[in-house]
Amino acid sequence: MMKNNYVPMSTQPLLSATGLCKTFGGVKAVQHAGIEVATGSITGLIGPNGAGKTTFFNLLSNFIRPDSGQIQLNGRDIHTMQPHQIARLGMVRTFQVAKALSRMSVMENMLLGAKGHAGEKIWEVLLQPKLVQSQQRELKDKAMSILTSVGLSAKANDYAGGLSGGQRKLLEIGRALMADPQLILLDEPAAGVNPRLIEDICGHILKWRKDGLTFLIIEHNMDVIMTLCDRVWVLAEGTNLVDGTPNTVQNDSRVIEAYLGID
Ligand SMILES: Nc1ncnc2c1ncn2[C@@H]1O[C@H](COP(=O)(O)OP(=O)(O)OP(=O)(O)O)[C@@H](O)[C@H]1O
Repeated sequence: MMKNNYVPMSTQPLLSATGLCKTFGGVKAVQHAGIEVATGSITGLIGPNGAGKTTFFNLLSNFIRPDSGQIQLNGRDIHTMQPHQIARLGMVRTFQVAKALSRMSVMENMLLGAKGHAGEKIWEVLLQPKLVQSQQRELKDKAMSILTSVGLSAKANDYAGGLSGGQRKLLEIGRALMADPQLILLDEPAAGVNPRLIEDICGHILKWRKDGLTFLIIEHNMDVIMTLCDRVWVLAEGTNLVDGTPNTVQNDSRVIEAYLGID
């Protein structure tokens, strides 16, 4: 696998959250949890099943509202913003290629990831058809260049549902890249992916980071965490357990105990 050559670029975290809480009925899914994601880093979020990782991700991207807590992106409070406003500020998350999207082509999936382009509103299509056409062409070119970079250009017109697990993951990330993000939240990029393609995906993530992107990644595959991450945050029972380098975290007795105790 490729080597991780992380050089921190700034001391202020790109994304930070403190005191996040979320209760579902009687279940305290996330309790006073926080995180810091440094600019230019690949940061991991791990924890046993049911630790609250997905809920925490949903809170960070505001797909669900926290009961309490603060989230800042580039020093700006975002916990009251809508996901599309947060995307405009540079933070996007990946979404699985759901059933409805499987029946669309790979290219159509990519175009869904583009933000704020002309042609989204009917009056733009009627009043500025040339502008809409030229922007659509630019978006298609951009989508094709991303697809080419991940080896999916030949699949552009195929149904997304026909892609393998790993190709779907690449499409998910490609779709996120269409929004020109600064930070991408990746939910389990290696889940359901064959080992050769996992290596491929890791290589792409390291390359995109080299190009200036920052990543926050939930992942159960520890090899992927060890290969990619500069810093890892561990959640257990909805709260922060430990954070540090992948090596420190992997050898921490509290982490081992949390995994053995719950799994
Ligand atoms: N919408 C919901 N309604 C009720 N309980 C929920 C809801 N979402 C999550 N939970 C509960 O909150 C806790 C944390 O779940 P969450 O899915 O965030 O954990 P996770 O760490 O992502 O787990 P996994 O690794 O298995 O995906 C679990 O007990 C879960 O059952």
